[in-house]
Amino acid sequence: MSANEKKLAGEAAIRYVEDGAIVGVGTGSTVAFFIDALADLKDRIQGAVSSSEQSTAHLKRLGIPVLDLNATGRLTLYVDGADECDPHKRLIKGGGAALTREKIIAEASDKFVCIIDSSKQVPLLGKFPLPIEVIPMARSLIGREIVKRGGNPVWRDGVVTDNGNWVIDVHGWQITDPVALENDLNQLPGIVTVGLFARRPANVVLVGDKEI
Ligand SMILES: O=C(CO)[C@H](O)[C@H](O)COP(=O)(O)O
Repeated sequence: MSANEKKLAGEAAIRYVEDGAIVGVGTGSTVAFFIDALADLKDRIQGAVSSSEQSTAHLKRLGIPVLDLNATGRLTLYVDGADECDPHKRLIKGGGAALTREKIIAEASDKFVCIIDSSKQVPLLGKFPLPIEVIPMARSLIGREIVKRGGNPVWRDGVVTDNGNWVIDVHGWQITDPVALENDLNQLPGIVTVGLFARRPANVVLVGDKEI
């Protein structure tokens, strides 16, 4: 992991921000560099839609208006980090437990610019444990479904998401068909969000300041 590459990536994403835009903003240490850089443009944008209480606090602290996605309609740009990224720009996200709002904003955006350091690039997704946000009463049910599928579910004990839910991290999956796994898990009652971004991958990936 390289903090310098994260900073370069966060700052490089600024070139995708157009005058007058409402910018979708993800969560995490890489995005924090993007928010810092976005503050310099705050008089040229309408504001941001935030994916977490953490990013909302950061945006507001720097004087960037935080807008409600219900009022903005579709966004032209979403900028967020990732925990893993494969060669098809499919991602694992949710290390910061913000996956649900992140996935909503990604879906509502025309362009998803993903900002990472080179340690996040992998040939196959799954070395990073796959985060799944679950309704608390379904934790054991979902755990058993994961075991049936060959995964090792670990409850992220003590973590409550911004939506009041819990997170299970799935270890031991080598994800050869991310779209199929995402679709399969999306069918299970009690799962709120799977941290696989395969149906809706990133459009652009910046590794440091280099677009791949
Ligand atoms: O998905 C996320 C939060 O839910 C983050 O984008 C992901 O965890 C990467 O974080 P960082 O930029 O701190 O490495």
